Amino acid sequence: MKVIEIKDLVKIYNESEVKVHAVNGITLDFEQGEFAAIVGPSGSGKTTLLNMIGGLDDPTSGEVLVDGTAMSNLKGSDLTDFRLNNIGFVFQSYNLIPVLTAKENTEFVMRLQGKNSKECDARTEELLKSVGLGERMNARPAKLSGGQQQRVAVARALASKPKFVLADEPTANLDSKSTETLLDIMEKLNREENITFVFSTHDARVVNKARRVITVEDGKVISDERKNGGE
Ligand SMILES: Nc1ncnc2c1ncn2[C@@H]1O[C@H](COP(=O)(O)OP(=O)(O)OP(=O)(O)O)[C@@H](O)[C@H]1O
Repeated sequence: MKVIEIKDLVKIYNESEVKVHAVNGITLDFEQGEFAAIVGPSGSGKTTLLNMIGGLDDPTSGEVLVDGTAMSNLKGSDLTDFRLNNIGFVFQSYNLIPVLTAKENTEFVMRLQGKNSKECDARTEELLKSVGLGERMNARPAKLSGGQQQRVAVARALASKPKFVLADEPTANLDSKSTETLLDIMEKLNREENITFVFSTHDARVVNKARRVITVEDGKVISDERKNGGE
């Protein structure tokens, strides 16, 4: 089943005198359960592409369908609700809310979805345990290492049971050990819960774990390789 369909996607930035074709005609599909990396040099359009897949940025032309729904047909609170219910985000800089504990950060989206306390408690506990933070549920981000904060961010991205998770350079600020732990956790969640992960990365360790590697350059896909054991 196709979770994401990207059709001839274009993003042109007009902010200076020179037009920048950040994404220049990308067509791609992602199936349920993929573990895919988008790689490419700095400025090649990876973040712009992920932001459009996630409905955080509007394309200049082309379209993104999530589970058959065209994101461009959704506006305002409909788009926000659609994102909340279907897409989990993990950012390079963790983006946790400093005054909230690991548990509160993880359940934040579930609260926005109107889930009750019992459901929130059960899901956040399960997720924080699965990312190895069962003992740190009441710690605030400042008391956690970068790797631990990113694991909370992964738990948060999954709390709402999204169709897929988009991770923009999730290991950029992590040391080797934390990177390895985070990758093992994402891979386990991918295999056990069949959650689709699409990440952008410069990190060779992440590329090695990915079962599909899409290379972009100058806003275009220049190669799309599936490894053995991949989809
Ligand atoms: N808001 C913006 N306004 C104008 N130009 C932008 C904007 N965002 C990105 N760009 C330009 O679009 C191109 C693609 O940028 P993007 O951030 O998507 O690349 P990237 O592959 O994610 O880079 P990196 O690996 O360094 O994060 C670059 O030339 C960048 O300067």
